[in-house]
Amino acid sequence: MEELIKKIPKAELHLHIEGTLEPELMLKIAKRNNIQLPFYNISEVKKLYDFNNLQSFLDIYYKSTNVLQNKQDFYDLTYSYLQRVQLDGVRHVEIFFDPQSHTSRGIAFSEVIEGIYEALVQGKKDFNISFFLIMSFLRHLSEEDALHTLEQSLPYKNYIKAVGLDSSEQGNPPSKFKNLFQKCQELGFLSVAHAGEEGPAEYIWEALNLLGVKRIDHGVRCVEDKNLISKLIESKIPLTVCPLSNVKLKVYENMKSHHIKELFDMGVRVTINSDDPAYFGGYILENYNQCMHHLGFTLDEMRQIAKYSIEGSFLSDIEKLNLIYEIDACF
Ligand SMILES: Nc1ncnc2[nH]cnc12
Ligand SMILES: [Zn+2]
Repeated sequence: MEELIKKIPKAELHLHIEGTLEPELMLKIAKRNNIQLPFYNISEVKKLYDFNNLQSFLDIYYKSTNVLQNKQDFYDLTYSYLQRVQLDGVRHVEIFFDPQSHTSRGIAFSEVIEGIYEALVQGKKDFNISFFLIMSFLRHLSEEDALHTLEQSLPYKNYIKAVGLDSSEQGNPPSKFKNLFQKCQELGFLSVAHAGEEGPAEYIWEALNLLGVKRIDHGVRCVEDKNLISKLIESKIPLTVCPLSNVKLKVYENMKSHHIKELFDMGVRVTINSDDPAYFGGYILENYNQCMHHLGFTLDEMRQIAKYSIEGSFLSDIEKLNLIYEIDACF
């Protein structure tokens, strides 16, 4: 069964490139950049990956990110991710990057984006994986800080398809970034936002109504609001769900209690993604496999979820049609 799921062409729509930093690569990059880390080997690093909630993860994630210093580091990080997920049947990726977590430590915006972009271009040639970049703003920082980052990004506007919103959700509602997203829309960026991961269903409404997002990242707390579920079904707004992430960050106690299958059965366009796979115990295929094992999805339902991932992507209609044709023909 797992071999068949692997064969299904799929898109990954919720992936933080900084969250693909495997301990092996972290140690290698730290060494070449002469950075002293408070641990020496991989098992010591992995012991730290026992999280209570989103914030306890973010504290470690931002610290690990500090090893990334120059264009080559961002290139290696991105290329390694593509090399890994070609094995999972991934054919298209829409990748988040968090410029503020780098520029705030004095790394030039150009080093970050050029490294990531050049690896994506090479990955497209080497692995036949198409891509878009999503510039994500850190919601624990101010709107003003995000507006400054937007200014810095403008020389690279053609590299960026959409903008997003991530980091500590509770207490940082989408409404805090209304002006920013208005400006991004005027500039021609599409938008998405993390909402309803730890935050309430109300934040999902705000992301839809105030930020004009095309997808909701996570969104699982929509289960608390029947009207919202109807809205998501009618508007065909996809949720980019990350099941292993939700369990690791204690949004759910275990995979069996996850709501993704109920949402799917109701007709919500759920997709399956990995979020920060180096920290959460699995890449996209592992997320598909665990949903199948623990939640009783059939193979055809998995195929439907892969179709949602293509339909919910920012690819053109003809590109979507071609991939959906391949999904129908894959076995
Ligand atoms: N799961 C997540 N939620 C919010 N911000 C993030 N940044 C990286 N992973 C995240
Ligand atoms: Zn995320």
